Amino acid sequence: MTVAAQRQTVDFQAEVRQVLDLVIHSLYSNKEIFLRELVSNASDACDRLRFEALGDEALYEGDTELAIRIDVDRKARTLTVTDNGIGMSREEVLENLGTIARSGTRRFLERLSGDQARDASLIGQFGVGFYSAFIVADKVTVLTRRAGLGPEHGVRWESDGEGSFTVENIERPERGTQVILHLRKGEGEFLDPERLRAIVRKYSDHIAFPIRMQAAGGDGYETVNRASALWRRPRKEISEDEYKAFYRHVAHDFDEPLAWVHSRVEGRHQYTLLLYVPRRAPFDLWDRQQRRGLKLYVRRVYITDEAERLLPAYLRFVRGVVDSDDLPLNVSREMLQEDRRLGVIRNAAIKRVLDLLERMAEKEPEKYAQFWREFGAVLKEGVIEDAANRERIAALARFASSATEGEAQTVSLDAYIERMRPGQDAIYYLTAESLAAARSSPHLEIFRRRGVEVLLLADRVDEWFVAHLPEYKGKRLRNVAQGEIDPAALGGEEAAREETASTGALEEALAKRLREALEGRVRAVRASRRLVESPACLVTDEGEISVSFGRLLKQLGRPAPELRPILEVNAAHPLVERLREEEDEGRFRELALLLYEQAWLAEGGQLEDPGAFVRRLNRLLLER
Ligand SMILES: Nc1ncnc2c1ncn2[C@@H]1O[C@H](COP(=O)(O)OP(=O)(O)OP(=O)(O)O)[C@@H](O)[C@H]1O
Repeated sequence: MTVAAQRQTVDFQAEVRQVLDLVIHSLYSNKEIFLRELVSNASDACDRLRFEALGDEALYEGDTELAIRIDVDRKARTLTVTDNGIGMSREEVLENLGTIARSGTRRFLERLSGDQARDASLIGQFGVGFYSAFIVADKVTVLTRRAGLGPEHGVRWESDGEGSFTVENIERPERGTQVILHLRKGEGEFLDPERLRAIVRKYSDHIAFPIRMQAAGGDGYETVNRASALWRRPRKEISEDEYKAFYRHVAHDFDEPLAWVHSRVEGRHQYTLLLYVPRRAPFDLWDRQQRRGLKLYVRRVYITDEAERLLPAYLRFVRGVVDSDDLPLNVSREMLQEDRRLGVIRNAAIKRVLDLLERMAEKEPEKYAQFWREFGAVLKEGVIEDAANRERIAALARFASSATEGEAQTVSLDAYIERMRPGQDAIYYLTAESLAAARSSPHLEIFRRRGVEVLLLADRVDEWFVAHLPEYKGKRLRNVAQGEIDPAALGGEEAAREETASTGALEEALAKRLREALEGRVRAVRASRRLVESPACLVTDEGEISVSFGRLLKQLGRPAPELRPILEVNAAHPLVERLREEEDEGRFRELALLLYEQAWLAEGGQLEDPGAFVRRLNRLLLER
């Protein structure tokens, strides 16, 4: 016996044990889905064989009729799912059925709470696949052989799902995989062929390969699913439930999709798109490399789920299928990178998704709000990434605003424009690290007083979003923390009449003293016309980056220009009055620093030397 053929007992990777435990306990109430998962894997295995056989016909070993079989053995209390797909080598078995290789798995597991209902839906997003067999089985045996390897390369894997599994080589003439579930006590219902047929029809009718079961009469097998590629069927013949069931298969998601679009494009290039928007963000949404949402088929033959060019990164949450009539079947990765037809499909896919979202935003605002909560921050990347669709994506964006309350991002740029004051010529926004910091920022004071709305931007991507969107529908976007704000130009009926609180003049002498006291910290000191209650704030010029953007870049460790902001002071503020009267230079300097530091704090910044600030504050508090 060779070493490779030896029986080997292997511990599950710690993550697998955790996932197993979770699957068994939190998915029990929906246990029948194990069959869907196994059939889904079998179907993927057939897809992969068909793809690999495009380059090497011999892999079929004379058997080109790909199918999935479900058998029961009442005496032995086993349920078996068999496919003649790609199969696995010993190495692949060890890799696939003993570890979880997905990046971010540990982080995902850390998020679990122990609350079963919540965890069940989280694990659904994660996708459990094969391990769901242990919901109903107390022992699972897998017999498999990779297509193209000799019969002596068969592999037997077995586990009770507790802490370890065994692998050994076996003789296996048939290629493909057989999964045998030894059903737990009390799970006898899964030995009932009628029950199994019903489950297959409910969850797996759309599987493109035939799923066969022993005929009721006992002679031979019959196909129990429809066994045609769902996306190739006419739209009006497909029910909502069928679309949903198919989504679960392509997206590996337990949840229903939020929306979908299905279209067949005829013309110079012919192709079919079936694109879904999930209901919830997957756990690895922030991994921009994670781009395996779309499966590419050529004339119903699965090619790859790694065609990055099919979708831009900002639509990486989209799931579904693209089936081209025109691409060559033996298309390689490299060709996919270059083929112009893929670019055409990509543009069509973008357009369909944006159409879908626009329709949703208009007709089903609540659904759109749900979409935005989950994926808004990703979609906003589109303004940066996709110049051709910039305005459309900007129109889909939603923001928190000074005119709304709470965390929700509900205000569109169009809604903002509609509410603009007579005479107001710009769309005003403020970026900050958090919504709370934005809401209490001194920069908002004059806008509040005038009743002019300001969009409050606190997502990380927002700084880049506004940097790439200088204007929208002819209206300039302006950061309220940059440049000079002229209250008279803000609009509003009162603009002309009302006296601004902070129009008091800042004498050159005082400005000079402040500049000297804050040497190296600020570039200039000037009177502010944007403050009402606060004594001071920090601004930068338009065209420069904002103070908050500079801070964010620093946090991210990105190169950022050294910021020397301008200190704007509210010349009418009592604290400034005190500065004016302060004759002691030492004390003046302390007060000036305090003014600067509180301006920095008020907009959510962190001080370079918080200890010095506290000591300074206490000294001044104790002074009589
Ligand atoms: N019937 C099968 N034939 C060949 N390989 C299989 C089969 N079933 C599982 N595998 C292999 O085992 C791997 C792990 O399967 P599993 O179902 O746990 O996860 P998955 O299908 O990759 O993703 P998900 O967890 O989202 O379902 C698969 O990616 C595949 O490589």
